[in-house]
Amino acid sequence: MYELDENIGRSDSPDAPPIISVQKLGVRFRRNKGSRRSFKDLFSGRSRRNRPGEFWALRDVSFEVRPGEAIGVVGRNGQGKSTLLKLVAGVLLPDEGTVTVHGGVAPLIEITGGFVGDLTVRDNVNLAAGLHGLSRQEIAARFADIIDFAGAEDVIDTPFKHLSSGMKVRVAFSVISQLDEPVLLVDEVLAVGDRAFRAKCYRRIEDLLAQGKTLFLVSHKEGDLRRFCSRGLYLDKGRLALDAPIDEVLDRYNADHPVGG
Ligand SMILES: Nc1ncnc2c1ncn2[C@@H]1O[C@H](COP(=O)(O)OP(=O)(O)OP(=O)(O)O)[C@@H](O)[C@H]1O
Repeated sequence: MYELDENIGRSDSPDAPPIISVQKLGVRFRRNKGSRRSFKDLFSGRSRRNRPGEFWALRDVSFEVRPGEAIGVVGRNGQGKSTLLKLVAGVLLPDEGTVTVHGGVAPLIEITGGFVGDLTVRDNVNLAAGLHGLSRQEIAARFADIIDFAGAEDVIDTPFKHLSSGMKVRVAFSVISQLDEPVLLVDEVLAVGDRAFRAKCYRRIEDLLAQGKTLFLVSHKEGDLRRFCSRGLYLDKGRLALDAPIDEVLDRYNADHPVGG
């Protein structure tokens, strides 16, 4: 179950109610999309639990996040980090458990997520900002800043699908970071940007954290995780192996998976 409650106000106090609450979360995928259930399976009375080729990408994951926390999600490739962000964003629904988010979420999780390839940059900016609750006037007031931050002046009327992958991320980050949503989700997509743009994004993220926004950051870069995050969630085989201060989480992760080990 996914629940979005926009009515709860923001508070930065440690006793504030959680802005995100995840309880016994589980999601499963089919390993091989081609392996359909056979006709016989349908009538064999086998429960959904036993579907062939299915696996739990996340299971029994529970945690709460206070407003203003910055959380780093770590784990090897394929351990469920992006899946967790998609569940918090509400673009994927859980098979088990609940995700409750008190306030809107600004997700920078899949470059194309929310952006329409055939529409121009201008239309996509208007659409994405509108979908996240900004009025026409608010969008108009922020439009120039969004384009300027992305350095997208020359491609305003270009279809989004014709942008370079770096420019897609620039536009997406620029819009997402100008929304008023209290929760910001960022996964590895930023790695596509060039160094100067990444540095700009990092300064913007710092500003947003200073404003009291809540951040989820998925990264394989230890420096970034230590720079922005105070708390870490370590996912291993779809389970929450450790929920602790970021330094402790990274120490454990490094001990479990030494470089070259
Ligand atoms: N839509 C899907 N259908 C089937 N399997 C999926 C789907 N999405 C993700 N998976 C699988 O679920 C597991 C978790 O994937 P996820 O992308 O969350 O991992 P990750 O920890 O973010 O990995 P990485 O560090 O490589 O980005 C992987 O085995 C992946 O192949």
